[in-house]
Amino acid sequence: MRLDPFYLIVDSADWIDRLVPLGVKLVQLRIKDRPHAELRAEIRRARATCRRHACQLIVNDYWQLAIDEGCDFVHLGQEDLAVADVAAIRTARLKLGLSTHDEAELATALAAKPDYVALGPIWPTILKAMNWAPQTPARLAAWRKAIGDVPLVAIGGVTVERLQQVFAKGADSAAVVTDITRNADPEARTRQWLAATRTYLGDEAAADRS
Ligand SMILES: Cc1ncc(COP(=O)(O)OP(=O)(O)O)c(N)n1
Ligand SMILES: Cc1nc(C(=O)O)sc1CCOP(=O)(O)O
Ligand SMILES: [Mg+2]
Repeated sequence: MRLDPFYLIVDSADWIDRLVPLGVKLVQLRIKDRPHAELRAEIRRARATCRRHACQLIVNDYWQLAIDEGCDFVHLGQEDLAVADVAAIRTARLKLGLSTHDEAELATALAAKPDYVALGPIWPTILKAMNWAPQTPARLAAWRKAIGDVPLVAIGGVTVERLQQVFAKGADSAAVVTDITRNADPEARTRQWLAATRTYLGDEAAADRS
């Protein structure tokens, strides 16, 4: 499986309605602390928009809702993974992305046979408090070596200006939140991301984006 090199992460279906039509092909819906019924409605709306625009939707944390709503990809952190029913996720034929922050977490993640591994935070992030110091891009090269051909996602403090550094170290995809959502012009910034990641598209993804 190949991931699009531009991996957008947003916290609402409104953001998905706003940015996915610009040409985004890989998006994560990462919602925290909302009632179950609202979460379900957001996932349903996000899925409909993503289907219309041939964009792959990844649901963060809420794997059961993702199964129930017929989504095809979930992202779990290590604490999520510890309490998730991975067999149920696989039986429902969902793909699975996993967070990692150190070697022990990487071993746990690889044992679950993920469809991608994310490493972060590569640089400091303003989105949330993290227990890990910035990994630096050099650590991506170590992950690349350790995980063979499992797709590698770089996350944490990634900006358009830093993209070259993460792809040079072996990342397949760069995940982003605040460089887009807290930009004064999120649509313009999304277009910059699309243009800057075009160089890193494989043939298949290039066809998907066109
Ligand atoms: C692509 C990607 N990488 C890492 C994370 C973080 O997941 P997690 O550690 O479970 O933290 P929360 O995002 O749930 O706060 C992610 N969501 N996406
Ligand atoms: C949600 C998340 N997880 C991380 C990890 O390292 O696991 S870093 C991160 C935040 C990414 O946001 P931004 O692009 O604004 O830095
Ligand atoms: Mg999580």
